[in-house]
Amino acid sequence: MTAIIDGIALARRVSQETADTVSALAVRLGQAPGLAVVLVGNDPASEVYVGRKIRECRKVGLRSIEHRLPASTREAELLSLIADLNVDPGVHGILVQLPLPPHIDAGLVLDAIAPGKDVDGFHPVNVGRLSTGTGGLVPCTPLGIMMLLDTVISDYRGLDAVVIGKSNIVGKPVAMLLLEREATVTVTHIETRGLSEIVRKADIVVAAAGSPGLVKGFWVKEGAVIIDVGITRVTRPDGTSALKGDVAFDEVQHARAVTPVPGGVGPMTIACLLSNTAKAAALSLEGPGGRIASSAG
Ligand SMILES: Nc1nc2c(c(=O)[nH]1)N[C@@H](CN(C=O)c1ccc(C(=O)N[C@@H](CCC(=O)O)C(=O)O)cc1)CN2
Repeated sequence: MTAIIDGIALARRVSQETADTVSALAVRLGQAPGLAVVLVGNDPASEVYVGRKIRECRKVGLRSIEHRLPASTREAELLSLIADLNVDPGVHGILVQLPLPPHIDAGLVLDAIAPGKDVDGFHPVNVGRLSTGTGGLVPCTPLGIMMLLDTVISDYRGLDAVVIGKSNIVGKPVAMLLLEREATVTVTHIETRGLSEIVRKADIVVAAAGSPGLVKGFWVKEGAVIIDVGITRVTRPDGTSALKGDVAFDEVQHARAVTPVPGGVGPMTIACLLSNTAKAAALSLEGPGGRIASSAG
């Protein structure tokens, strides 16, 4: 019988722990830790995610500072806002919702965030820390994936893991985290030859290709643990729509455990954003000698 790994329940537990940390930090900081949430433009999905992030901040006692900017915002204006937030002592975390409008260089913007406030973990300093196993802020979705895996796996040593997808946000960082646990990791992508044979050998499958139903039942080894990161809105033949993951969920009854879509990885992304904000606030108390540099560059 395949276990369904419940991301909603785990996210609730993680957020409860964050709420406890936040109330202790508020005493030490003299105010609740603050997360600046920057949304440029009006992408409907981003509006939903940002709304949810702000609501969840409130629930755990974090202050959220919203910056909603029009789609016409110039790159220089956005960089100037980031520079202000970097030096604002009331801001402990900065989140710039992606995607940004096409005229703005997202890489430039993410690199401008002070690494110590980079609660998304996308800054090269944090990427470097992750790849060298020296701390830093870890991207939220990969962090959430590891917590989901930890509910069913206690020892990763020697396990074969396959990651499908090579994005900077999910594929590459989750591969680093699995390597850190001493799994044997193969990073693949949509162009990988013989993908089904590679997946068939894996004890752990992290599917983050953004290709609905890509991973078929016969690709999956008996007893494998599957994390489905894909969330694609598809239209059914009757015209209604539904969210579909990268894994053909109904075909993997022989897996040991699988995350559902929705209700798996997605809720953990937001829970880990809150816990990263608490972590950034705690690091700020260590002063400039803390492990993550407080300035960008
Ligand atoms: N700055 C960032 N931008 C984006 C990130 C990110 O981590 N940082 N990730 C995604 C969007 N995202 C958070 O921002 C996100 C996506 C999905 C979910 C989620 O809870 N999904 C639900 C289903 C959602 C629905 O019903 O529509 C689920 O999987 O159960 C949360 C956050 C891109 N941008």
